[in-house]
Amino acid sequence: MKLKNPPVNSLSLEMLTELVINLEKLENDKAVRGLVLTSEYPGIFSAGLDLMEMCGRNPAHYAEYWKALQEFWLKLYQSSLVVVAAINGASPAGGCLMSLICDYRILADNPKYTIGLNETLLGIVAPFWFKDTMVNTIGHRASERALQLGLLFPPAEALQVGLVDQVVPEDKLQSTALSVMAQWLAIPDHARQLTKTMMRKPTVDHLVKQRDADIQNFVSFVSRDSIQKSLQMYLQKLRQKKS
Ligand SMILES: CCCCCCCC/C=C\C=C\CC(=O)SCCNC(=O)CCNC(=O)[C@H](O)C(C)(C)COP(=O)(O)OP(=O)(O)OC[C@H]1O[C@@H](n2cnc3c(N)ncnc32)[C@H](O)[C@@H]1OP(=O)(O)O
Repeated sequence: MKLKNPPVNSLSLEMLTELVINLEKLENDKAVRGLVLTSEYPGIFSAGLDLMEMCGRNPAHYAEYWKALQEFWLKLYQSSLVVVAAINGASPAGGCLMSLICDYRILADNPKYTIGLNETLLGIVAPFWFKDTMVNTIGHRASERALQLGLLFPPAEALQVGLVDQVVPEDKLQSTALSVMAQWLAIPDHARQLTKTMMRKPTVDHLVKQRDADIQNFVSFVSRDSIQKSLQMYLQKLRQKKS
């Protein structure tokens, strides 16, 4: 599956909705057992959540957006398919989250392709289920440091901390993804799927139990004037970068 939402594959409401629909279609297709997730635009895997969905909108929109994000996370994290992320570009914040919920992550070796949950740099806080996903991958201490500092790791460091499973030359990314997929598909589906469910259930239950409260938290947090100002300033900085 190629992510295709120009210019930076931000996770807009429309993109999240389409991703869920496409995942459902693939899961219902008996001929499909695995999925390689990559970007149509080498250089950018995904810029994460769409900042335009979080700026200057009304509370009902924020709630709808957050619900769609939760839906996408729940769908992909619990997917019966083998999901391999072939990360061919920068992967900040929600982009990192998306790769963390796959089963295996391969990052192309390019110093510009940084990955991490950098929310604090924007003056926002990674929600508990982003944090849980990261802790499940790299452990508590490394997550605490990465989350507080909003670290974006270049490939060698991402590998060292365990944020990705493999770093390969850019021209080997797709072939490596396919050989990793073959290895995972050699395992009987039912045993692998039940194991995945068992490993992920506590994290899923944590979000499911608090879904509504989490939406309310997000809406009131993002509606604050101070947060709106931080986000606006961050967007402006991104735009000024060009000039
Ligand atoms: C108390 C507890 C309460 C709990 C409440 C929870 C609250 C948590 C809330 C939110 C969590 C959010 C997680 C996120 O994912 S936030 C998004 C974070 N993303 C980023 O920081 C990435 C920003 N983008 C970049 O760093 C770069 O754009 C990059 C992806 C590296 C690509 O660089 P480059 O190729 O140079 O492209 P440009 O920077 O020039 O960007 C091109 C245009 O795209 C716009 N853009 C970029 N990123 C986003 C984005 N995430 N959303 C929307 N738009 C984006 C950028 O402004 C350029 O636009 P324009 O052409 O109009 O200038």
